[in-house]
Amino acid sequence: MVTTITCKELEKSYLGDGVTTKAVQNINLTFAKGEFTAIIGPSGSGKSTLLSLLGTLDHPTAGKLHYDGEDVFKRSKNRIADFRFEEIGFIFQQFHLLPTLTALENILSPLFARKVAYKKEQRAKEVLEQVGLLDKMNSLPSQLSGGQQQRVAIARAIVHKPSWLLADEPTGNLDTETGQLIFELLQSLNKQEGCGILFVTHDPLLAAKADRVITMKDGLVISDERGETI
Ligand SMILES: Nc1ncnc2c1ncn2[C@@H]1O[C@H](COP(=O)(O)OP(=O)(O)OP(=O)(O)O)[C@@H](O)[C@H]1O
Repeated sequence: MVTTITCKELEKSYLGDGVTTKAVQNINLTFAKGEFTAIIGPSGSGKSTLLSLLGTLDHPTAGKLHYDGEDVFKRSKNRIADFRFEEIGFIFQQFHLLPTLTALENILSPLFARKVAYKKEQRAKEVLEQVGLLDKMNSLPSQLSGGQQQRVAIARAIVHKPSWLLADEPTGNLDTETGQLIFELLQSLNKQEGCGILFVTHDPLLAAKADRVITMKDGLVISDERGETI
């Protein structure tokens, strides 16, 4: 179980039309499991890129990412994928549920072809209950509201018992009240399961409720609010 994620001089740049864009640069951060961190900043400031790098969905162009002191990107591609499965759950703004699968089947989907120590269907029902949607287990995504779809997506993100939840604008497609409820659900998962949460948002009011607020601008971290300003 990974308890600390550290990045050192992390950088991701893109080359297009002969011009290099540094989506993120000079990122030096440490995250402790159990902490609820919000990442905030204007559009294009690098929040999603940083989250993808921290979650190993994307490779940096420079710098290092350490999980409990181990250089993650030194592992083989398959081992990185296994490690991601064991440690991380992802939640996205667009939910990304499979439209032809029921809520229960969507939640079971990450476990497909994986050997786990628990009964898969029982576990899927347990997380559906945790997000308050056991009665909707046979519903298709199209039969659910936006907030309910995001709850299913959260259940899918936690079904494999990850240590970390990485959420990219999970409330971005929801009205304020529903967004607040989703935020509270993530807060309770943080408290009950001890999941480290990295929460990208545009909403300063939601961000202010996190334990820690990291602000990005032009690919740089410009403040890290737990006291110190960088
Ligand atoms: N695949 C890509 N190819 C080229 N440039 C990219 C790519 N992905 C991101 N960028 C650039 O990197 C910068 C950071 O993008 P990123 O999506 O991380 O920002 P963001 O803060 O998450 O924005 P938003 O709040 O709008 O989602 C932007 O200038 C963007 O155009």
